[in-house]
Amino acid sequence: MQILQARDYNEMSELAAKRVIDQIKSSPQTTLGLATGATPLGIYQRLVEDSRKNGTSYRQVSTFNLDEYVGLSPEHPNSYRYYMDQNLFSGLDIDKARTHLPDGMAEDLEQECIQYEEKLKKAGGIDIQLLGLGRNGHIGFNEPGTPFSSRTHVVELDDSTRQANRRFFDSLDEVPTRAITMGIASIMEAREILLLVSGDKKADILHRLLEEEVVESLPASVLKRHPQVTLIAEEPLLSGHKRVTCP
Ligand SMILES: N[C@@H]1[C@@H](O)[C@H](O)[C@@H](COP(=O)(O)O)O[C@@H]1O
Repeated sequence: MQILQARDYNEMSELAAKRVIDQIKSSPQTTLGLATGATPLGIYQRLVEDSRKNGTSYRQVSTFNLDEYVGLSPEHPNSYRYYMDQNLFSGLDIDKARTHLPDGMAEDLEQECIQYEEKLKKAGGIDIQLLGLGRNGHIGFNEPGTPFSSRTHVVELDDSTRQANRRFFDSLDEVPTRAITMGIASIMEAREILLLVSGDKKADILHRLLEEEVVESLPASVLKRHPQVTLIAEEPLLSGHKRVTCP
């Protein structure tokens, strides 16, 4: 795991956005794996700005998001499809048909998971995957204890995750109890992964990630087994840690 220290949120966003933009310029047919939550907003803002200013084109880019809430329609302001449309896709020349999120409204959720994996495979896999870090160590919505062998599946969200995401909703009752998420094995197949960590609330979990063994009770720890992961974190969160280099 390569570790990049960023001075602050802006620099973290800048470094990650630059990596994505460089990739798209050198390979216009890139497939991106995308995340939601507060962390990647600065990156998306920069991608949109760069596209407007410098004309970077996303016409041939495909995207796959990590996850979606079960029961929220694309028009629901808290659905991840809505988030992606608002914060990224509407600002780019991307072909909407090439943007993929699991369908949380699907009648047959199990079938939806299988189809999502098939689409991912057909697209040739993910070139760069953006990842945030849940406060309990989840990646996507793979909660602690999720098998590392998991593929796209339906999850029951942990209470702590619902509490953490409550800030985006009017009340806790409105936070869905289930989601569809790409599995850990699906995420690990990405050719390159950028893990972004920002904010005081992530200090404890980042400390655990850097110090603990690779265990299923800490889903993000699996990333230490991936050959091409870059952790970009704000400097204060990294101070006092030995640099981690893992196979
Ligand atoms: N499913 C998402 C994750 O993909 C995200 O990484 C995490 C952290 O979110 P934030 O960036 O808001 O801290 O929250 C959600 O639970």
